Amino acid sequence: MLLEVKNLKVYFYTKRGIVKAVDDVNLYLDKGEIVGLAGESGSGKSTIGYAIMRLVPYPGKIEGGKIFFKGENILEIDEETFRRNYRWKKISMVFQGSMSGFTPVFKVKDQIIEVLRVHEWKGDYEERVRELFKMVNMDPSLADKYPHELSGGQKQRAFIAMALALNPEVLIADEPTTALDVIVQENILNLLKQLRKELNLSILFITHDLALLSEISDRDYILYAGKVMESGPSEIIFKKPRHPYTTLLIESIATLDKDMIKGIPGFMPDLSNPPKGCRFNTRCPFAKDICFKEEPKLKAFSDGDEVACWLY
Ligand SMILES: Nc1ncnc2c1ncn2[C@@H]1O[C@H](COP(=O)(O)OP(=O)(O)OP(=O)(O)O)[C@@H](O)[C@H]1O
Repeated sequence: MLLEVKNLKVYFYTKRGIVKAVDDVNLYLDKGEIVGLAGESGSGKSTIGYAIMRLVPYPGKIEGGKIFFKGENILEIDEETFRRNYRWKKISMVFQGSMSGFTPVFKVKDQIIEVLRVHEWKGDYEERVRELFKMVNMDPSLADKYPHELSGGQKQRAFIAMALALNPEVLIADEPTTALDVIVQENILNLLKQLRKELNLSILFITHDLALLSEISDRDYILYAGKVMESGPSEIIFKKPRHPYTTLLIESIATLDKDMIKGIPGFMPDLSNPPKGCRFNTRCPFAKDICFKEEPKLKAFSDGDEVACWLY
């Protein structure tokens, strides 16, 4: 296992109370795998990404758990060593809305060079930028442009190039195609698949869009209200899902095809006061007595699927 998250808990200490955004999550990523992390908005996906980067924003705190990179618990490494040797170098992230993450006043090239310089990259900076642009299928001359001179898709590619600048082994891609049109989305997915193949890169692909995910991932984790509800190989998750939440999420893609946004009825519970038992109990069409009393544990099936649901 390249990356393993064990019993991760991330809480936000807000005025309204303690928001348990990530509550006892386990997941792993192998070398060269593309793993999906999916769920509705507010389920805790981005927070898991930030925790792996050790960049959980205030007032959030990693309250428990371990994150292993090649067997070493990176939560125990001192900040200076982590900054110097791990963040961006071993594990990198393309943030949600990162297209607007470039500073408008500097050329794209200079912003990537800054990353190389800060991390004392050994080698020719200009040459590395050209190499990175080729890697993301962009004409290297575009690196001389200012961010506003690039299209949305080009900016996203340039941002991916910057995330790959120091040759990381893990890329966390948080909604990397949101705000792009369908054709450009497709191109970015193809680029990520190409990078996985060429660089043997491992990708944690965070999205609310299951239709998109079904085109790219090997395995998936379906998150709801800070908990993993189901995980397994994509062929099971998308063709034979077991958890009612996964099934409803997939059905809502089907209705999107018919231009009817259905979504799942009801709302995500307040994470500062989650319901007792299964967190999905307020919206689950199959909820029975026990679902309101006791939290279901993940149960493993022989096809590799794991489901936390009292139906099984
Ligand atoms: N800075 C913050 N302060 C307080 N609460 C936060 C903060 N960031 C996230 N949260 C809470 O943590 C929970 C999980 O948020 P997170 O952004 O990880 O979800 P998500 O699944 O990535 O959703 P989205 O796709 O909308 O970003 C939410 O309830 C959110 O309100």
